Amino acid sequence: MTEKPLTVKIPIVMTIAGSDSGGGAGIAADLKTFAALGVHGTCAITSITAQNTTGVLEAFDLTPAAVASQIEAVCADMDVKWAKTGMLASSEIVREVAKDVRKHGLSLVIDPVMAAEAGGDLLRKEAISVLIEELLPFCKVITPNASEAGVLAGIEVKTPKDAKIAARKIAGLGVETVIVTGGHLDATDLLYEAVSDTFTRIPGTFVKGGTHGSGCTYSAAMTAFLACGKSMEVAARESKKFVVEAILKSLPAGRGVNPVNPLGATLEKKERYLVLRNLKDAVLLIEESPDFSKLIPEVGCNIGMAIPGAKSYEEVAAVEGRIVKYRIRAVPVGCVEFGASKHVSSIILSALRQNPEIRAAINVKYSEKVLAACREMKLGISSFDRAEEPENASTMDWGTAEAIKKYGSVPKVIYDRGGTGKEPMIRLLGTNAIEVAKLAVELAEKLQ
Ligand SMILES: Nc1ncnc2c1ncn2[C@@H]1O[C@H](COP(=O)(O)OP(=O)(O)OP(=O)(O)O)[C@@H](O)[C@H]1O
Ligand SMILES: Cc1ncc(CO)c(N)n1
Repeated sequence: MTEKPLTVKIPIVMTIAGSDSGGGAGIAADLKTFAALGVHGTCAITSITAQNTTGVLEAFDLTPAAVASQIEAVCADMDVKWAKTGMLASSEIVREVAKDVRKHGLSLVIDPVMAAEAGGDLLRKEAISVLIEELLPFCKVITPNASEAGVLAGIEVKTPKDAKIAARKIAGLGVETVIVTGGHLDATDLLYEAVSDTFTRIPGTFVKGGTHGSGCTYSAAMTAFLACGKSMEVAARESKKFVVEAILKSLPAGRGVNPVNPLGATLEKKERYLVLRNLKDAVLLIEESPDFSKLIPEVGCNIGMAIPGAKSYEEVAAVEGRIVKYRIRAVPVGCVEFGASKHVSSIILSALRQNPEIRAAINVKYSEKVLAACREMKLGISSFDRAEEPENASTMDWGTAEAIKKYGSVPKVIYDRGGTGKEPMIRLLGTNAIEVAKLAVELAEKLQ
């Protein structure tokens, strides 16, 4: 019997939503979320908005035929099971989408988008009843925020108790699962499953960051997780976690509400991986050098590297337990890990505040001979004096900043001659760990 080749199928999902020219909400947020969660995202655009972080300036709705044609093109070719809707703009588009969803048997998540966070209507008032009567009965999940839930349920939603009443009322319109999102309440989402008449709180606390596109990102994440076969409750918990990270990773973009950054956490993971790989190779260079052990100070040595834009020591990787001298070799005590050295990370964080390109450092033994070799290699050198250190300052943070200030930019070498009970030290700085390791190995060879 010939075996069929194993093919891994990626879930294909669709967003039926508007375009935000500012790149924060609508299909931009949806497609970024799909990409981050490893599903293949397709789209049918309903309306093109001229929008930025301060609001919606204009909207150009597509014809229902144009929306239908996009859905048809995708569904005729690809196996789409789950889809979401966002901005639907008009009664005509809502009606068309209801028809297409039934035709293609799509399991639907509805984000009943009515207005942009920064202002601007995204669904005409007269389309609300069409949404309720013609689309809601064909959807599996709906994710209204407090004010959308209020409009759909015909009550005011100001408290978590109101959200419960509204969720039951919306389910009564023919929806299996209602999630009232808490971005405008207490940051806790309320999941209501009609079949079992159960409420599940998906708790959260308010985090600081841009929230333009948070509802789109949340409902797109729900669609992706459900397409991957997660249960409703797991999908809701994971989507909440995902949107919180996207808010935390938001970046300044315009003068208004900053857009969420659904790919921020994925990109950070990539950077962390690249840093660990670079650092591992750097440590290998040090281990293999027959000369490096001469540069190891009494307190041991460490080498570190930060991810771009690092702000805390947990974002700087170094060798756990330092690199020590064993017989004539340099030996790393542990593995390379983030948060492994407060000492080296203080040097790096202080340097990258002055120059974001400088992300790596190593500390080596101080001697006049080593310093002379640095001079011979024509490396830029600066220093600080521990005796001048202000009270309550972090030595590495202050000393590095002081040496940089004296030099006018970040030098390759920063040294200090020590103090009472403090070993003198030389630090080599550079853009990455391999670069500083090579510099250190070259320096060690010069000492021969
Ligand atoms: N500041 C915040 N801190 C933590 N979670 C938040 C915050 N803002 C929104 N969320 C979460 O984001 C998700 C989307 O909810 P939200 O109520 O903001 O939707 P929305 O109002 O439709 O969004 P949009 O801004 O796109 O219109 C929910 O899971 C909600 O709990
Ligand atoms: C196109 C579009 N869809 C949804 C929203 C809601 O955030 C928005 N601001 N713009």
